[in-house]
Parts: sequence; structure tokens; C-alpha cells
Amino acid sequence: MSDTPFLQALAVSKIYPGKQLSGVKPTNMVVQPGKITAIIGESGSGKSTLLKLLYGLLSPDTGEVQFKGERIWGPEEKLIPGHDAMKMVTQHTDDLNLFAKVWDNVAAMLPATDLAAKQHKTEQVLKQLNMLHMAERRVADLSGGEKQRVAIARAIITRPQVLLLDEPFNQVDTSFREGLQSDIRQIVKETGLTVIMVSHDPAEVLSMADALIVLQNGEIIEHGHPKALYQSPRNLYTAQLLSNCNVLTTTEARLCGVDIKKEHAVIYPEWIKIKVVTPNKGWTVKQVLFKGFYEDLILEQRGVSLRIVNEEPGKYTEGDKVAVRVGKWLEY
Ligand SMILES: Nc1ncnc2c1ncn2[C@@H]1O[C@H](COP(=O)(O)OP(=O)(O)OP(=O)(O)O)[C@@H](O)[C@H]1O
Repeated sequence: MSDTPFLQALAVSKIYPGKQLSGVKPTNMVVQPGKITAIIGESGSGKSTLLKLLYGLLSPDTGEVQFKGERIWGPEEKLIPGHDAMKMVTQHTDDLNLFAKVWDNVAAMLPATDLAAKQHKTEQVLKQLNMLHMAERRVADLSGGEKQRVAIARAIITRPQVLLLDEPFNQVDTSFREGLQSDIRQIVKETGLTVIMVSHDPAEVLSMADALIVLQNGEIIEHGHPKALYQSPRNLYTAQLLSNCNVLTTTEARLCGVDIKKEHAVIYPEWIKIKVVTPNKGWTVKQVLFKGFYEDLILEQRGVSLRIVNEEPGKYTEGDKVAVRVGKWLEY
């Protein structure tokens, strides 16, 4: 077996002209084949820039990207940007033919040399993405989420080895989004497709990705398995990206019975348990936010707010006095 990494960035950097604090600083990364790698980071941290460098849409200032040992050419060196074995889908679905049917938009990606194969593959991809029922509809009449599915179908029908997704589910509503996420996971499982995706959404990356890459100010500060990164992030920044967590100072943490040696305590909402106590003591339930099968509660004491998850909706009401017990915390 060859030791050559499937896809790797070797000291790749890109700083936009006149903007020293922009782009991506010299970065090394390896992408595992047949897996979903998600790049996360706050707005402006360089996620899209890194994706474009990997795809060959941008030429790096330094270093290079290699796909199976071969350098990826930048736009100055290649007429049609991007590698033949890779396809990229962004949140803009501009290259769809709005007045043609879904079927024709997808089938158009294949050569017309073998019509039977074209028919078969188009049907297969539409089935994989649960779109067969809309094959005859005009793209112009589809919702944003449905158009996004067409864009993904067009990308995967040519059987690329790598699919790059830049916030592709952004304009898709929650119910559609989950369906699309699980279809993509299924395609990865069935076909061995490698996916690299950029996302803002912690729920999305935690449920979809096999590997996470955390970018801050154009630098990879952490990477690993989503579960490991969620449970024990090395950086406060990562914890805040992945969880709607409570970040407390030493004094604030003491109010929850937590003594820390470092500057900040991070407590995930689900790490806090509460019980009702006698009036005029402890924390006050300030807000009860109904979330369906659970509630988010916002507690307050001496100007300090605490977000917790309550798995027994209806048990607490605003104004209740409660005591908290913190099962786990992180220190930064
Ligand atoms: N073409 C460009 N010219 C100049 N600066 C740019 C260009 N593209 C991006 N930048 C800057 O580089 C930095 C990183 O941008 P990038 O789009 O890669 O970040 P991002 O993490 O994808 O952000 P977002 O989540 O908001 O899309 C930002 O400061 C951005 O303003």
C-alpha cells in the first residue's frame, strides 16, 4: 500500500493583498479518503480560503496542495480551475439552468455518448438524493433547499473522488437540512466519496463529520474526532464554537460550587443538574425556552447567568428558586 496521503496541504498559505490579517497562514493538513472532514471557525477565520486552496480555485502564496502525490494547479496555470477528480458546491446555485427540468440539469453533466448509461446514472443519483419524484419539475419552481439538492446531484453524478461543500445547507430549512445531511452521509458510506465541508453549524459538523479542523485567524489550532473535540477541547475558542456553553470567571464559577485554578470555567448546559430549593436561596429561573422534547433554562444569581438543559419540560417555571450541581467543567 502506498504511503502517499490522499489529499494534503503542505505549508499552504494565502494572504490577500493589502490585508495582513486575512486568508490562511502556512498550513499543513491531511484529508483521509472516504471520510467527511469539516472545517469550522468563526466568520473570517479563513475557512472558504482554505477550501478554495484545496480545490485549486486560488493559488497559494507558499506551499502546495497535493492530491495523491500530484500538485494541484492554481488558476494561473490551468484554464479551468479545480481538479478533475474534485467537485465543489457552494451556497450559490448560479450554474443551474432554471428553465430546464431537474432531470436535464443533472443528466447534462454526462457525455451524450452512451445514452443508456446516462439514463441509468441520472436515475441512480436522483434516487440517492431522494429527488426522483421531482425529476420532471423545472428548477425555477423549486425551493432553495431543492435547488441545493440539484447542485449536489450535478456534482456527484460525474463520480468525483472529492466533494467540497462550502456552507451548502445554509439556505436550507432544518427539516430539509437533516434529510440532506443524512443522504450525504449515506453516499459517503456507499461510495467511498471523500467530503470536505465548511460549516458554521455545530450540530451539523458534530453529526456529520468524521474529522474536524478548527480554524482561528487563518491557522489550524486544533483537529480531531468530533466527539473528542466536543468533550475535551484544548481551546476555549473550540468549546465556544461547538457548544452554547457557559463561560465563567473564577468568582462566577464559585457561585456554582466550582473552584478553578485558571482564568475561565467552561460548563456545557447539559453538565448542570438542578433541583428546587426553599424560596430566597440559590439561583432564580429567569427564562424557560421550550425546545420540544427539552427546555433551555436561563438561571440567574447576583447578575450571573447560567444556561442549562432541562430534559423534563414543564418541571420548572419562571421565578422558581433552584440549587445547581455541576458534574463536569473545563478550565482555560
Ligand atoms: N478576495 C478577497 N480579497 C480580500 N480579502 C479577502 C478575500 N476573500 C476573503 N478575504 C478576507 O480573508 C479573511 C478570511 O476570509 P474567508 O472567506 O476565507 O473566511 P471564512 O472563515 O470563510 O468566513 P465566513 O464564515 O464569513 O464565510 C477575511 O478577513 C476576509 O475578509
